[in-house]
Amino acid sequence: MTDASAVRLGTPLSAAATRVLLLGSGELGKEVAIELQRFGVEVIAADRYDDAPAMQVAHRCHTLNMLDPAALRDLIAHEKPQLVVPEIEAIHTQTLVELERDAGQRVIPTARAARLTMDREGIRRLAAETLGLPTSPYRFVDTLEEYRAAVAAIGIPCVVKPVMSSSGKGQSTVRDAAQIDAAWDYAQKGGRAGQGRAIVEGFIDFDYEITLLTVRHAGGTDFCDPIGHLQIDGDYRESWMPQPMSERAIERARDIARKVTGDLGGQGVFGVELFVKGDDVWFSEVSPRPHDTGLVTLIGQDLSQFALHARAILGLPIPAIRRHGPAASCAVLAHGHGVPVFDDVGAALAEPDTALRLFGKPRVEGQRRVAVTLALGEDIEQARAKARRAAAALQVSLR
Ligand SMILES: Nc1ncnc2c1ncn2[C@@H]1O[C@H](COP(=O)(O)OP(=O)(O)OP(=O)(O)O)[C@@H](O)[C@H]1O
Ligand SMILES: NCC(=O)N[C@@H]1O[C@H](COP(=O)([O-])[O-])[C@@H](O)[C@H]1O
Ligand SMILES: [Mg+2]
Repeated sequence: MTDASAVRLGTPLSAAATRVLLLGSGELGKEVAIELQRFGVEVIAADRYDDAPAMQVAHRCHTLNMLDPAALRDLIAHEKPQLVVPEIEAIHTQTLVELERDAGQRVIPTARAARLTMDREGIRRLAAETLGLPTSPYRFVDTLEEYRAAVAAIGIPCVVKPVMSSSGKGQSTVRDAAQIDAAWDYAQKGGRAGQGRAIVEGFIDFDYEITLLTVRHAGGTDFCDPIGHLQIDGDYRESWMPQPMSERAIERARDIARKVTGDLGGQGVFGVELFVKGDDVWFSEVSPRPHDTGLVTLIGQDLSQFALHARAILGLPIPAIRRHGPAASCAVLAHGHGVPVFDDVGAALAEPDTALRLFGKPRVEGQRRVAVTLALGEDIEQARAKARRAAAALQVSLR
């Protein structure tokens, strides 16, 4: 019996190859590429710069501006992939919508999911207004005047973000009136699309925040254990699993995740970001792809989020996800300008049950995540402390 959603697996570089095109080739795509390679998939990696991490483990690669509709269309026409797998948000997603609609191009999880989540407005309106999920109060604004009125209406503290940004770029929290105008200027500079629309969100005073990895696959929808995480300036620094939660809170979290991923549809891993206070849960946003905080699954589970994504998109079964106990990850950032060089890698791996990934990013200009350390422990605190020690032992310099 053949499953309608299953992709036939061929031999790479032959006429019968199963070709997957990754749009975005960072550290997350690199792990997806490795998992796809294990199934004999022909992997094509694309990004805006040469020698991106996933390009280093792909069969072929392309450097292009993926926000350029003509360039994106030409690439897909040239490579004719069975599956297009977005790895970042900065893609001309309307082109994907058109190719899916007019040419039956398969996009993971769906072109609509990629389009809605590239823009905070798309996903926020879907979650809050269409699906009725609890979110922070919010307003979208285009001008300084509208922005000041929104801050007055929502109140301080509030969080200001460009509608097109990720990893905290252009994001700030306004804690007193003196910070209002600076937050607007920062949002205008930090967006992917340059100046433009921003969202003002009411500040949620959560006890903790989680990513609920949700995998939609041929056999149904499954959840990983909740991943707790620490963010600094809107960017992930540490994550751990399983985050302890009340019965009521985890039920609510799964209910929200089921609704939002069910609406977005398709197959693959989703990172559903949620804020939790007591038994209350708010939806924040969702990645229709593996999540940076989900790097912890590289040590916390037998099938990492990347392995789960590969299986789900190829229509392969996921009969069980085995947990390895309390696990943690710690991001390693490099600051300055140059090519990363790692010393004392041995010291970072000296303790039992530790691992790491050096991403192979070709250069750093300013601040960039270049590696992650991973650890298992008796409990979450121990796992986190071990992952932090490994990160501190790793010496990163820029040449
Ligand atoms: N309304 C809010 N109330 C409280 N904290 C918030 C709010 N919005 C964002 N944050 C904090 O900022 C972090 C980053 O926000 P968000 O996920 O929206 O940004 P992002 O740029 O999309 O990040 P990423 O791409 O890494 O997911 C959140 O994980 C949370 O810690
Ligand atoms: N929060 C989203 C996220 O972590 N995305 C991951 O970071 C890469 C971009 O890194 P870069 O900015 O160093 O090029 C992306 O390609 C993806 O792997
Ligand atoms: Mg986020």
